[in-house]
Amino acid sequence: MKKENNRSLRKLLKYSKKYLKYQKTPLILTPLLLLVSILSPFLIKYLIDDIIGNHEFSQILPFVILFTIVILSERLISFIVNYGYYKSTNLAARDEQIYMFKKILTIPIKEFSYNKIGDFMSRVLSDTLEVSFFLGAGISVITYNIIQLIVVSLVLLYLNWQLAVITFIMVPFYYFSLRAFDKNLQKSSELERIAYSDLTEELREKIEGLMPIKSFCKENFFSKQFSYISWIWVKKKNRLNMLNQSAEDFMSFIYELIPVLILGYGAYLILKGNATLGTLMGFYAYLGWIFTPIRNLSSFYIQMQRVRQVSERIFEIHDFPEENMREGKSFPNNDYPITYENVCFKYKDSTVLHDINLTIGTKEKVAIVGTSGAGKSSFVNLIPRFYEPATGKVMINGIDVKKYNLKQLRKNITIVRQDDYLFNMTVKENIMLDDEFTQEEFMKAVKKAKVDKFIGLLDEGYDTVVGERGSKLSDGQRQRVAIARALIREPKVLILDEATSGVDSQTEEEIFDELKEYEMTLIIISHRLSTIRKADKVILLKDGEIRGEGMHEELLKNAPIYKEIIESQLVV
Ligand SMILES: Nc1ncnc2c1ncn2[C@@H]1O[C@H](COP(=O)(O)OP(=O)(O)OP(=O)(O)O)[C@@H](O)[C@H]1O
Repeated sequence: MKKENNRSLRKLLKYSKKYLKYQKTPLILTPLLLLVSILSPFLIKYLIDDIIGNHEFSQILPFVILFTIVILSERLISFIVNYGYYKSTNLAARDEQIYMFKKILTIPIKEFSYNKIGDFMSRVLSDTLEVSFFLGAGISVITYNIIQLIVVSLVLLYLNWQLAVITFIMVPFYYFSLRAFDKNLQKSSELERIAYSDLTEELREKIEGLMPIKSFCKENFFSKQFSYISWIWVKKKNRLNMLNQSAEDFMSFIYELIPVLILGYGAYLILKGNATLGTLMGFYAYLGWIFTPIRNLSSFYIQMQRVRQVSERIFEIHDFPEENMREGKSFPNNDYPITYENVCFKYKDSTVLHDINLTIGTKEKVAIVGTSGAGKSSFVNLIPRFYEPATGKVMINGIDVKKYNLKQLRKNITIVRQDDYLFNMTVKENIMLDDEFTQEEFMKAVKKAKVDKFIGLLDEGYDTVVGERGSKLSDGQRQRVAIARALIREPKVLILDEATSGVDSQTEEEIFDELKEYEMTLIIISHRLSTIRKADKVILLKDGEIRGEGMHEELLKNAPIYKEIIESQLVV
């Protein structure tokens, strides 16, 4: 366990080097700060032993001016140094958040089935903040404090070695007390993190599920759930704070005890004639300086346990597998038949698709029909590699889809889903998604997707902001915008996964008539007979197996299950 802890701290330390670039100013100024801070005990000693001791009235004013300049310089440099560290901490947090966001965009979709989205959010937003000080200032602050500790120890030894020895004897108490708190702090910190991430996930899920909560008047039920999970977090957080505070107060006790011992022993030395009052006062004034780095280092040490755990959570995101978008074959220009060869697929343990063998020809119009949960969406998700088959291959033009450049594959194969996501931007921005299209291309896409049929109803037409997830549009309107977004890019293969379920039958028919004009392979998952009838081929899926393939009429005649599904499920 200890070895593992050290390993993750070393990893974090190594990683934090990347943020040294933000710490240049404080790094340059800290030696100066150290130098200025050393002057004060000598000035006090000089005041008591030389000015007061020798009745040098004329030296009092220069002394006051000099001391003021020293203190002022110290504060000024300290301000620049500390602000520099805050700045580098914030910049490190920002960089880390951007890095993690970009990383999340490269993680394969399947990973999101096994991990909670709220947990991702809490890692990006709060965990980065917790480690940001360590990343943005950690190495420099630790180094500075260690150097300060050494310098101050030398000065104390120089002032009076006996008093210095008493001070040094107390230092191990600090260390061992910290060790005593360490184990509990680690455990408590881990439990608090888990509880907080559960709370974030709970909040995200319930806000997203606001509609069913309101429709079934379940506000109280879900508020109770939220308050229960929030209560669990508060309990963990209270315990963590209690341990943190006990650690801090115990340290403070030792911190406050030492000056008492020093004053007592110092008085003894003066009375014995082994020290001057100036030395004792200088020593006393400077004593705080040895505890500043010790306190800093010890509170850093306590924080490090937290930082270590949080950084592990951050590194877990860093270490997630990435989709390789750069390498691979170009997508074929003319022939791109899709072939499934002995394809089996499972999400985790349960197999969803069994031994699928099938070819969809270039520019063929295919309808996929099946009962709910038959595996239709899973089937099409394999083509642009949102998921990978457990066994067998999905091929395009005889080449495994894994061999194609993923970016090209996804640009050429587009899936539009029933609940495709619209961003909180205008209708036009949702369609363009920052790509360059001419006004004609834009108008063609919105016309073919029948967005033009309803756009006049919106206050600002194509410049209407659609709200979060497109909440200001109806289901059918949202779906048509999503179809336009796909059509404008003219993919070679267009997959509509119940993408027109919210559109009325007549508009749906019109959309499909328009789609026929495009030179593309069309795969449609639909429950509408009017659509299915128009397909060149119908594929019947049941319980993850292909139970029939052919023209609608053929299947009606030859496949009794097909007839059953058509009669029981389909909308005419
Ligand atoms: N992300 C997932 N993780 C685990 N299991 C999943 C996931 N998505 C779907 N499944 C399971 O896989 C099976 C097939 O689901 P799929 O969505 O492919 O069916 P479908 O035919 O498209 O259904 P529907 O017509 O209801 O949309 C279902 O039993 C479902 O529970």
